[in-house]
Amino acid sequence: MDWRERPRCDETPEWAALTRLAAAQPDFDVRAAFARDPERFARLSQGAPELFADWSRSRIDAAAEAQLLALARACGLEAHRDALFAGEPVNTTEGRAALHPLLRAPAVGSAIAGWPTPALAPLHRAVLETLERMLAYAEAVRADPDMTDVVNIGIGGSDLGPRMAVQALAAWGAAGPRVHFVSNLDGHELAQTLAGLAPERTLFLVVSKTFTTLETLTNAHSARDWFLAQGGRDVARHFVGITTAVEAARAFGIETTFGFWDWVGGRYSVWSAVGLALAIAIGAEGFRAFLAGAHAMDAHFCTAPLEANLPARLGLLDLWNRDVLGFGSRCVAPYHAGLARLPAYLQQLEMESNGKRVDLRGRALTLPTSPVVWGEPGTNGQHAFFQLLHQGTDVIPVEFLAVARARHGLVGHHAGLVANALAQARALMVGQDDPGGHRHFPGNRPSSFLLLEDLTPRSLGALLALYEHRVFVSGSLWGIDSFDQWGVELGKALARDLTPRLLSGDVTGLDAATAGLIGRLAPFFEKK
Ligand SMILES: O=P(O)(O)OC[C@H]1O[C@H](O)[C@H](O)[C@@H](O)[C@@H]1O
Repeated sequence: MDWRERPRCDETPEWAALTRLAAAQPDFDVRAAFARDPERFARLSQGAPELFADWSRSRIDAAAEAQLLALARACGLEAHRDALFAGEPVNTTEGRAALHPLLRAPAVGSAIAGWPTPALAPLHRAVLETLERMLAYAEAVRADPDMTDVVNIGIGGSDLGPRMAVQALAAWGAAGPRVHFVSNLDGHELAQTLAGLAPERTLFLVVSKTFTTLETLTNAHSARDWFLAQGGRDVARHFVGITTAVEAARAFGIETTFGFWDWVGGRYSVWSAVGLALAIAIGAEGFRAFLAGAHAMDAHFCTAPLEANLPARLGLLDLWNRDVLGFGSRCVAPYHAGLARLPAYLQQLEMESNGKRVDLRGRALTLPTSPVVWGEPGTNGQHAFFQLLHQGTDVIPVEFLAVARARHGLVGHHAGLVANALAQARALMVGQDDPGGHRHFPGNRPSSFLLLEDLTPRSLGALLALYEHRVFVSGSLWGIDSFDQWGVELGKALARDLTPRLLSGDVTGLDAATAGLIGRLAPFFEKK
């Protein structure tokens, strides 16, 4: 099937069959399903590179999964996946490829036979050249005793990936400089970060795909002003640019730049030079392992039959939860303090990719798309919002994530941590009877469980690639463009209009609410 001619999932007979299947068991109970089928855990779980996933506590059974796989085939998922890897312009609204897997394709020994294709060879060479240059630079920074602090200035995809990964892989970062992240336009963040730094010992990474993002340019200008005001010399040595708009970075005064390409979406860019902060934190070898883990997952996604293909099976589960069962949100609960920023990273990955209301042809969708993704690390979340997950009126699938091995030497923590993840998933499912009501847990609340043996650069790479492909799978069946983000533009344009109005107090033509608030705020912004 030509990937451009694929039907939308709700236009297929397989979709109708799927909804009939669901309608036939409106009161699906996971506990009863386990009792009926001793093989349920084995059927609804599987291994993949670097991790193991179990979704047997979801409100799904093997028959529904088989129908979902038939739906995926009817929707040309495999052709669409192959088009993604072939560098076809799958980002149709921008006329671009989405070739982030190429960023982790090894120089030799690709695990995907015949890929990268000869047609991709020039791009692959450019990727490898930049990678080598960036890793050599990262090693030089790590070896420079005078460079004690690195500040990554970027936002969205130019912040969330490296920020999350540096924190997750802190155990690998001991030998490197301290790495800080500044993203917010709120000057408090930059001011607080700069307060503890010395200009001659600080390296600023200005990361922006477009090099037009207001927050990043404002922070970069303020950082340079601070650097000069503090007596810093040699801006060229202390400011590095990572961007697809190398000329714009030069115009800012940055000499050292690392480029990437318009076919790398911001939220898919941690594998490119956008990951420089991570490479500085964990070193070249660690960064190569991070890429290798992702490549292993790419190979799995490309080659495993759909029945044993983890991104496909989880992406289809997501579609089932959202569109058949109607769950509007998913909680992500990583039981690892280092993964504290994983929910925020996944919010951009999933909600910016699949929070869409029209299909590739611009027609309004009839099915709901991306759920709201949110979460906090465990066990913290248990003491905050798990009350609602267990006893609230909404059913919210929870995705638990646990790591078998701990990297600290403290006794008495890790078994308790992992047991808590297991206990929460079990409590959600089994529930508890209480005729009095307040201590009643209805149970049958769905969850999935991802298990890593260890949190390493390689396993983190595989985990993130799993999520990327899973988001692609549901987006593919919805028939949307998972690689654009037009929905962020209107607010940016309006902010450009409102900034001078805060200073002038001019509310001409504004809606009454905005005008009313500007009336209250303008006195604080009057030009001095
Ligand atoms: O890297 P930049 O061009 O500065 O963009 C930073 C971020 O801002 C945009 O508005 C998009 O919402 C994000 O997808 C992007 O990652």
